[in-house]
Amino acid sequence: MTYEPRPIIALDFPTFDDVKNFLAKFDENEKLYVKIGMELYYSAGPAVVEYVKAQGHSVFLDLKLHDIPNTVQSAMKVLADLGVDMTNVHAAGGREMMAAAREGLTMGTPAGKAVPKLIAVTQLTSTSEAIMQRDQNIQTSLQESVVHYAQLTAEAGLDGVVCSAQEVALIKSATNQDFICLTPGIRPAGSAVGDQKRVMTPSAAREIGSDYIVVGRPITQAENPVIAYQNIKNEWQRK
Ligand SMILES: O=c1ccn([C@@H]2O[C@H](COP(=O)(O)O)[C@@H](O)[C@H]2O)c(=O)[nH]1
Repeated sequence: MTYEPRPIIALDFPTFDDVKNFLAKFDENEKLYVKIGMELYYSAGPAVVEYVKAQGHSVFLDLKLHDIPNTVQSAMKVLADLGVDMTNVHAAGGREMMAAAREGLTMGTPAGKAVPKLIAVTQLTSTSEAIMQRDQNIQTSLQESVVHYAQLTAEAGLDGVVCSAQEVALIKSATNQDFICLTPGIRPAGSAVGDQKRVMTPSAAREIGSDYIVVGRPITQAENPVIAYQNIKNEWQRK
């Protein structure tokens, strides 16, 4: 099991300046693990990754690639040069696409640098079973779909999956204990769920064996983001 003791903060901001202001609230010795997703990357580009890395923070680049294998391989080759710690694709792109992503990352990683971890999204945590069956026309249970995608991801040689904490135990027993389960949809008790459907508290996610938790709005939109982060970190680290 991997267990990353810091919650990954989802930097879902529209501008580079918003990120600078947000990070400035933290003590400079506090090294964070942050997630850069589509909104920020499309707005600020590779420069924001370089900025965050230069401050000593770890980066999960959450672009969820999903295209034909050749395109994904070429894109991963380019992204590998950014020096991020982890990135991802959609498992729905299939085994060939995921293997191509892995190859692209390996080819693009500069000599002597570590190849970023590569994980695949199973079913988004904003998807319920009813939504999956209706919109994707998948007529199995949500858990079966998630486990299917996790096994496909393992067969393609990736490091793990993005899933809800609710599926971690099932995925680990269908793959292996070292297969990464990174879980968004984390909500401290009493906080707004928003568009998330499959949620869990930080302590329950820890108990069930999540390796990484991703937390966005409960931190970024809190009145005091530093205190919100510390509270969630303490809850996640308590065993
Ligand atoms: O299945 C998924 C995959 C990715 N995400 C991302 O995680 C954060 C969650 O933010 P919250 O504000 O804590 O809901 C967000 O950036 C998503 O793009 C996910 O939620 N679920």
